[in-house]
Amino acid sequence: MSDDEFGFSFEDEDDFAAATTAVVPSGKRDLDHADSEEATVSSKRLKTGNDLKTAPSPSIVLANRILRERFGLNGFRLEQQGAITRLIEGGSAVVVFPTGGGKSLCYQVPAVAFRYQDEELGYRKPGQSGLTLVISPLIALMKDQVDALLRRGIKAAVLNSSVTRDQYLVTQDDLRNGRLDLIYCAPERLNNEGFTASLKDLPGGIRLLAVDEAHCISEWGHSFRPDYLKIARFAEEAKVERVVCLTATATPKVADDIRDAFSIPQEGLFRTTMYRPNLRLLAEANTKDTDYKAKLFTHLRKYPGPTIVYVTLQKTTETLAVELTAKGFRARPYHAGMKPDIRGKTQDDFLVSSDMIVVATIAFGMGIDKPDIRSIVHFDIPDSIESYSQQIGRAGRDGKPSVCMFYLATKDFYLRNIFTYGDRPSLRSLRLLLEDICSPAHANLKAGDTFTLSLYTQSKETDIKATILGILYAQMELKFKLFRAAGAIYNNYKYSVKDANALSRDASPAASAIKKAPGKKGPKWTQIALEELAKSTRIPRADLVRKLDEWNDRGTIQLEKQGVENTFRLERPLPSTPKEIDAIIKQLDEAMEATEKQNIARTESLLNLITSKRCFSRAIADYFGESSDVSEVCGHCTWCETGKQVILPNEPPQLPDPVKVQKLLNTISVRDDARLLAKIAFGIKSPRITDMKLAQKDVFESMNVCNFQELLRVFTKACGM
Ligand SMILES: Nc1ncnc2c1ncn2[C@@H]1O[C@H](COP(=O)(O)OP(=O)(O)OP(=O)(O)O)[C@@H](O)[C@H]1O
Repeated sequence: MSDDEFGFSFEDEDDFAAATTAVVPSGKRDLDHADSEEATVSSKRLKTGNDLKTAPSPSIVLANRILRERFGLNGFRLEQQGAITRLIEGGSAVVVFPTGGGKSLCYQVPAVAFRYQDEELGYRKPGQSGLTLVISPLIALMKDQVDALLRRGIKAAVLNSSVTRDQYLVTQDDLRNGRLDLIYCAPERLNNEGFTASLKDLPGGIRLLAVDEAHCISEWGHSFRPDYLKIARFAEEAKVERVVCLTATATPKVADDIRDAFSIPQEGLFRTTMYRPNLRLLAEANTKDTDYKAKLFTHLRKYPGPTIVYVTLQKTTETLAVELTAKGFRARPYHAGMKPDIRGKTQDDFLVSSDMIVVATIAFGMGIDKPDIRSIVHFDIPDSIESYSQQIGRAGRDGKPSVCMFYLATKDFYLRNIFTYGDRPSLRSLRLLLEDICSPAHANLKAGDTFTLSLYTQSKETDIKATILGILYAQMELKFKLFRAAGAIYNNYKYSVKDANALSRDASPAASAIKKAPGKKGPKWTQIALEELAKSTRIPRADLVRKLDEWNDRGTIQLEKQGVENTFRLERPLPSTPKEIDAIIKQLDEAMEATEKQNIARTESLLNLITSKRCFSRAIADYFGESSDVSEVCGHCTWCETGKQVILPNEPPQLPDPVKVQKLLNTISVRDDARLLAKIAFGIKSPRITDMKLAQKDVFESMNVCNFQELLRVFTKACGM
């Protein structure tokens, strides 16, 4: 099972009645403010203690007491208290605080409060306190949070594929016996039937569901993740008492989507401004002839100190870091394709450095809480205003002056389009997908039956990127209610021994079975047929997997897993007539087209923001519906400082050159997919292009300064479509 293989998922939602549990029955307990006992618990949004004319409510008192006693902090920040007391009182909330604004406490304090209420006020019987389930996509950060909670004596655990068998068993036992206050997992876990079933049966139930990075639930958000839509369905089915959705960025529309998904009323929204008066927001446009690297070097010399330079492509992080180093800067690359230990070292070095420059893709930044980052440079255009604001928000957390520079160039848009147009599958791809799912082999399956597919193979065969396949599956699951994801398993395992002594010492039944397993042994790798081994030894497959994972974690072996197979449980028989199948293809294509348009519009909004005649800070505040937090002009952006508009040079796309079009048609014989040909001309890779080694041909990327839609038109005609 894996948290990070094919993430798919989602939608649906509902109205789980916000718990009716009144929090603190009066007269029952001895909190430190005697006068608070008479206070009325308001169901309305609470103001901070300072704003209240009357005595603080019991839940405010309890929240503050937990903050002091368990977290060692003196007072709440921003809107923390309002959100926390609302949750303690049984309401649900959406929390939009900037990065580092203290969102975690918004679920950690209530999680502890429930047990206080039960133990001190006899609110519930021992073992019936239920727990707080935290869903977060950031597996690495979960572990840090859990360790910090355990140090404070708060019972928390992580459940993901990285835990060892022993930890897993302890956590399961703790869960069953109501010993945990918080449990963390990734959204993909909700695709695992066994896991969701165990959560639905918890003693005391789920008191609070905390959804981190909640903007991922919105198709309007900049990083929509289909698995997020399944969370709302789960919340309803598991009868979760209340929910808190947390995010650092949400436009009013995204916040509405989140509220709708979980039926959270407007007064449950707690938002604080992202506006940071210590950030200077600068922007400059470059023409295609500008020596923009020289400009970057000059800028970095002028503004020394810890800096992040954001670029779009992984390879640019490496080439630019080399060039910066050659110029005497202390620079390192960072992207998701690098080895975890190298990435970790770069991050650790950066955290303690006073002069380091990290040239990074968007992968760098999540969870980096370095107060003295002095400068953020956008060397390429980010995909949206949300990404831009989140990234500049990493500068100057210490409140000291910091500079954010945005370099704008036409070339950036071609680069962005590679992602946007690359994501949309062709009609041919959608048809192949539906034909595979609704194949004759599945024709006799009834509701409740399962079928298994390899999405990895399907991605290659249908020419649909894995991430997009995830979104399509989620739509078929939630919009068309065809089936539900029931789990994923790896079929092929191989390992290479790194510590033979440790391996020979392990005499557990699973270890012995694996060591004795018949399998292909090469000089380095031993292959294991796990399914057969489980059958022949009668040791559950999950035990064998956990043993291999445990050895891998401990460095006893190096493990490689391949061949993920995904299982789906049917909600109804699959469509079988061409008419039904065509209708689904049409709707999926329309949804993909809408996403494509939306992504283009999102980048354009950012371009408009930077190039319009107005204050950047004010424009950002308007975008996020926070206008009242920023005065008319900030006084420290390019517009405010110079009064001059940043103008993107007029470098329009070229028309497709007929000679180049003909050359591409002569080189590539594919005629069943015009979009594929347009992708080759533009320089966009896809599973089929990789498989057919078409990216190595000289026609690949030969028309990368053309308009993609224009290329599509030309090749559609050439294919006679
Ligand atoms: N009321 C408070 N008083 C003092 N420190 C606080 C308070 N609330 C949070 N913090 C501290 O602020 C830091 C950031 O908090 P946290 O990690 O919860 O932020 P976040 O909003 O979740 O950020 P991110 O968006 O990066 O996940 C932590 O070190 C936390 O202990």
